[in-house]
Amino acid sequence: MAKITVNKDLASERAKCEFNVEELTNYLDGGRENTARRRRMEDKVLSVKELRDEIPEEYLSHKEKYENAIRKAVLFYKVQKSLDDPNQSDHERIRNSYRSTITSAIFKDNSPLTLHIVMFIPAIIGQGNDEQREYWLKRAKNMEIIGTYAQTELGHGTFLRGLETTATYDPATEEFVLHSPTLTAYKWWPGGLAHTANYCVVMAILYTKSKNCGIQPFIVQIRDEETHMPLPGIKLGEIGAKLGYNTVNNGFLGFDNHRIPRDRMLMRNAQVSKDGTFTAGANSKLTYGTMVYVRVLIVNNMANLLAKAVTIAIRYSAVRRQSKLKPEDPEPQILDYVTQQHKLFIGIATSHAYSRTALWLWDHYAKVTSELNAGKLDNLPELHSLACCLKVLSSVDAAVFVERSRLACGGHGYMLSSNLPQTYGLVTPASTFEGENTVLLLQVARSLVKAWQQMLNGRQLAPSMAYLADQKQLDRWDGSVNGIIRAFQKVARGKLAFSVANFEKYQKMGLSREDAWNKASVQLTAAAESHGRAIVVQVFKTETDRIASSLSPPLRKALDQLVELFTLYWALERLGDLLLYSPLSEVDVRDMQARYEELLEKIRPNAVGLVDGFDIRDEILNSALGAYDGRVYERLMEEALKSPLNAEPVNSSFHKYLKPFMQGKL
Ligand SMILES: CCCCCCCC/C=C\CCCCCCCCCCC/C=C/C(=O)SCCNC(=O)CCNC(=O)[C@H](O)C(C)(C)COP(=O)(O)OP(=O)(O)OC[C@H]1O[C@@H](n2cnc3c(N)ncnc32)[C@H](O)[C@@H]1OP(=O)(O)O
Ligand SMILES: Cc1cc2nc3c(=O)[nH]c(=O)nc-3n(C[C@H](O)[C@H](O)[C@H](O)COP(=O)(O)OP(=O)(O)OC[C@H]3O[C@@H](n4cnc5c(N)ncnc54)[C@H](O)[C@@H]3O)c2cc1C
Repeated sequence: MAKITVNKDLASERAKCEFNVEELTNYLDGGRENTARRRRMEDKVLSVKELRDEIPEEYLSHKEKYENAIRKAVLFYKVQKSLDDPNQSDHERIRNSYRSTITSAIFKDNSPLTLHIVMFIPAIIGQGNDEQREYWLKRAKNMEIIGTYAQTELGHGTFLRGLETTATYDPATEEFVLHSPTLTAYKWWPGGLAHTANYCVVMAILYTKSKNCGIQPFIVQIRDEETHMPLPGIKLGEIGAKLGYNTVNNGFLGFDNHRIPRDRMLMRNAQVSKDGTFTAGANSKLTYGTMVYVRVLIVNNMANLLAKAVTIAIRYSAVRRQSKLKPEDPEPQILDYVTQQHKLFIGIATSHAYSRTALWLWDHYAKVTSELNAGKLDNLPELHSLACCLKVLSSVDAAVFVERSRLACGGHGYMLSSNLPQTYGLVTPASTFEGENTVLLLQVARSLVKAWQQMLNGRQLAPSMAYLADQKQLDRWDGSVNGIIRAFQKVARGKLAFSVANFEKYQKMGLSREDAWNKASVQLTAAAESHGRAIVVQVFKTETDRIASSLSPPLRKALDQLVELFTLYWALERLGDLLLYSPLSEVDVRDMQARYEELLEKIRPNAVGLVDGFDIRDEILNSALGAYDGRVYERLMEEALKSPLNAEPVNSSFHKYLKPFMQGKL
């Protein structure tokens, strides 16, 4: 194997690291065997030369990008399938792959098969009855059919009860008639819908016996299995170029009285019998289950994407030298600027916080799902609220800290060859998809207001909201991490109390419940956000304490520093709230600021070790700035030379336009 020459600054950073990087990687992977298994899988995928791009994706046309993505998606699927352990349950398979970022080595802008894996198959699992699962899952898992999840319409994404696509049952033929009555009823957005999928799960308003029976899922064939031509009565296309996700093939779909057999309604929850009788499910919101599942996955995805961005930015900051700290000294590494540490170390801590939270949430999701399967629905509302608030916080924080990582790389962060703009393109839509963030915070607020009323009635609250019933004053600020967590809970409680009081006040003033809710909604969403912050900080601390207790002292210390940094960062960001709702004094604030700066200093020697610990290979980072060897300038030049404009010394436009223009002939 060729010896790699590592940039000397990066090499000396690695020599400074106080803990064993491999131990950190094993900790993140959940054990040495998991690290080994992940690496074996990466080795195998990366050994397939055809999965690599010869021409950087960014220089392809829109159409070429899609065709290239499909070529790689098919090959990637086959390689992954060959590595699959058939003895793993779906739950284990997902849990064991939570650290897998290998998809990024193949697609800078995501795969056109994403929705098949992430939503189509889960929708069949969650919404199909046993017979339907038996038939459709086999076909979907073997990739005999490719599907997507078609819910959003041109006119409605958030408000599902406002969807316009209808599925009207015709008992004479035992068929549903799918129809898009208006332009705004067209399905719009589903990934893979344009040219990839031949089936999809369509969410439509069911009408039977002339009654609206709410939104129900239908499995609908949209293209011929042989020719791939759209079926009669189906209008399909692609929605066009976007900020990111350009290889995901998002599409539109319209129905012109398209008929499907009765057994294509996914009938795990609600059913329509042959004569058109509708039987409702135990809870109509079980139909929204696929979204809850993906919201849970998104938390983990955000942690992984942020780990990528901050790895790039930290390594670059160790290599990059700029300006002067002291006139007599050489230019320092930009990582020595405390402002740079402030921009980036929080990204490392945040990735850890959400990967811990994601695992905790996934286990909670699995527990509640098995209860739901046994007909016990009690914990569904709390799961919905948790999935909403953690999806919101993880997507907002990831977008902010990925963008901050990009800005921290100066001009070079703007280059596509840094892979930071594309990473931002992958995180920012998560604030919109699977439930627009404000809307989801309002769902959380709704559950909090309900909990508040339950508390006033002396009823027990769901565990994640139990702190609301803690009436004790926080009479002393002790500044410890646990003390700050309690203060965050007090903030959430105080903001909720304030928004409930306003909501009630507006109603007493004569506003309808809905108008009062709308008027109080800025405060309500703020309370929901604070509730989420309290949960993340607490889960990060307790899960780290629980899992890291067996680690070596130096690594344990480094992880504790991340937990403390995360806690202090948010305490300082939310000073106004803490001053309002906790006994924080000016002296305490100054103390926290000083501790925060000390922490930056303590983390500084470990910064490169911490991102090396994420163990994200160069092929996955796909970045001229973030590669392990730190050959930043050489790689930037190598990538620049791949620009098609550099293939010839004079471009033909010179002769055609510039020269005649400059000579006054045009
Ligand atoms: C660590 C482990 C993880 C491992 C992961 C590794 C695995 C590797 C595998 C794969 C890689 C993973 C990659 C991750 C993902 C990245 C790619 C993602 C691609 C995503 C593409 C995007 C797809 C989409 O966007 S699909 C469309 C999504 N659309 C939405 O989300 C619409 C949002 N709107 C709504 O949900 C609803 O309209 C609403 C909730 C806002 C309002 O609904 P409505 O009916 O009006 O209800 P409302 O009156 O407000 O409330 C009534 C009561 O119902 C309760 N409720 C609402 N929703 C739910 C629910 N879902 N569940 C339970 N209960 C619900 C609500 O609280 C009310 O209750 P109350 O008691 O009456 O107050
Ligand atoms: C990259 C990407 C991939 C996607 N993939 C899919 C897919 O595969 N399948 C699919 O079905 N969909 C998909 N979507 C669609 C996505 O789910 C919707 O965009 C999302 O649910 C938001 O709906 P909307 O676009 O209609 O926004 P809107 O609901 O119109 O939101 C616009 C604004 O109105 C505000 N607003 C709306 N309702 C309220 C309210 N009740 N209270 C306060 N404010 C409100 C919002 O906060 C926001 O500021 C995808 C979207 C993106 C960006």
